[in-house]
Amino acid sequence: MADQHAGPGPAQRPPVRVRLRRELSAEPGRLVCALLFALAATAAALALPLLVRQIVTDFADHRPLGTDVLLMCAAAVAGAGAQALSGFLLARIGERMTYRLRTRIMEHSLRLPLGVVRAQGTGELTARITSDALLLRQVVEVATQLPLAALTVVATLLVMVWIDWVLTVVTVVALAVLTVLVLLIVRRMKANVTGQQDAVGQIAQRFSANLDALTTIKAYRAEPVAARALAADAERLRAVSLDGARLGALIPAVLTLGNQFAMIAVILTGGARLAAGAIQVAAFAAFLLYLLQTVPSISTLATGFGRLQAGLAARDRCNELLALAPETDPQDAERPVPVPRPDAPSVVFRAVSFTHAGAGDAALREISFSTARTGLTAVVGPSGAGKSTTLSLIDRFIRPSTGSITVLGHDARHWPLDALRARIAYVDQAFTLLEATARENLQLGRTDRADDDELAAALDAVGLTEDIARLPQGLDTPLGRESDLSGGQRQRMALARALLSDADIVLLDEPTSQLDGLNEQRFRSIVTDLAATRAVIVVAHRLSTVQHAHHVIMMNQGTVVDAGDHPSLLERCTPYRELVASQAMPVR
Ligand SMILES: Nc1ncnc2c1ncn2[C@@H]1O[C@H](COP(=O)(O)OP(=O)(O)OP(=O)(O)O)[C@@H](O)[C@H]1O
Repeated sequence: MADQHAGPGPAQRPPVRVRLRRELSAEPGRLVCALLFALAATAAALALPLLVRQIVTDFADHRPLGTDVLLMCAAAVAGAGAQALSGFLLARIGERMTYRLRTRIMEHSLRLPLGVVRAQGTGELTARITSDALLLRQVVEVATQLPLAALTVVATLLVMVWIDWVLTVVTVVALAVLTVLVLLIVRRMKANVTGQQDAVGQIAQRFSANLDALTTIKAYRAEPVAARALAADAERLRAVSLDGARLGALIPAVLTLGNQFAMIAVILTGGARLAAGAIQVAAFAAFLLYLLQTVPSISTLATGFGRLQAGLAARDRCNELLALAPETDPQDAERPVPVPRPDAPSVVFRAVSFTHAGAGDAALREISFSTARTGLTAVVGPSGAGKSTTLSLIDRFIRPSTGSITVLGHDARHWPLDALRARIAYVDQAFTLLEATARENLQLGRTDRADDDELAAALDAVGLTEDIARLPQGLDTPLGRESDLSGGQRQRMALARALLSDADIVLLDEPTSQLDGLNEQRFRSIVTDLAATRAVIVVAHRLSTVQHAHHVIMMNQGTVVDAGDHPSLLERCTPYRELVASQAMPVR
């Protein structure tokens, strides 16, 4: 199972060259243009010292300077323009690449099985689309900078050899020492970047988990405890980032120092050669300008590989996430959508067992039951009996370890996931609302748009008409941030959503836990209406809400103890009788 979700290991990863080509192949036209502009900027930069040499020579020979100055200005302006255009195009390619990756990751994350998302953690997943996506953006920039920097260094050295080979040898020795030093620092920085990204993921994970649990944190005055744990994560991030910053700060210092040593060596050697008449002043000036120009390119070369590796490491983390198998089967697209069998039960469980990932004991052990095509089925039993797990299996949030489940006459595995869920409305214990308007929240289960009359009828049925009318923009009020609903109102919104859906089966997990007496009565009448034409399966702790159920499934410790209607279970099932008695309900 774990292997199925793992991304390719380092040994299986294609070489950097292949991976780069893959990253950069999306917009070849723009990339070539950006490279051509960058090439033009490099050519202009290479031409400038030669023009300087010409001007110095013309000064010495008292020749007019007009054309040279004009050429120099033109080269400077053209070089700057080409550099800007290249930068703009690269930024555009980088942003589009980041956009594509982000949207892929977000869509893929939404399609992962619930258990996998929980195991990954929301903060970790968020880090993929924030910090990792940003690191990846620099790949485009660096991947184009590197060949140009290499070209600049080689071309500059060739021109330097042409001007004076002795000075070039001195320069190469000085720059080689400088490059080795910078490479040593960059190697250590590579490991540091991975450490920083891990620390960012960890802090994002804990912070988002704490925000989700903010009510509990406040209620138990746990802010200091939570803040301490976050501060410890922040401290870990600070420490690892500081190491990186220290190493990073060394690079410009080493570069400056190396540059200065190279300069001193070249000036001393050049001075001696000037005195000996082996080189002209103009050529020496041009040589010094080339030397100054080489250092930034050497720096780009030395640091660029590290940045490239960091970007590709971020890409690896994103790839690992993208390699996690989505919950839909690959065959779903080819599978014909089954037509519900009219006379089949809505749901049949045959010897179904299930163990939650990481749990020692099975949550369900060989449970078998069936529910009628229409009517109300109540699933009852003590806490931890396996009721919610049973509902999750019907909607295929999880899959049975053994046994089979049939939905509307077809094996659940034969339903394409989308088609299966279109047949089922699910109201969970959290009565979750999306960050969207009240109208959008109500429409969630619909294949077509519900008109205002349908929405009004559903709101009226759950007693929410006035509550929604009171919202600042009525049905079009965005919910979830400033405007939110109470627990009971959310619960009723979730019921209205189920009412509006086209589903044949309605699963309700603890739908009355936050309803007052009046709304509980309303709930009963809604469920009666729903159950007239659909199968309604309700998990309920409060037996009063389900005692009119046509069918009751009594569960305990992962097994179905008994099933039947309320009176017959009262008659023959002691655990059910005890459950009823514990809720002070009449046993007859
Ligand atoms: N995500 C999970 N990971 C591990 N074990 C789980 C998970 N969810 C549930 N369980 C375990 O599976 C068993 C059945 O849980 P389930 O939530 O289905 O029971 P329930 O009857 O709905 O309980 P309750 O009435 O308290 O909601 C319990 O022992 C529970 O601890």
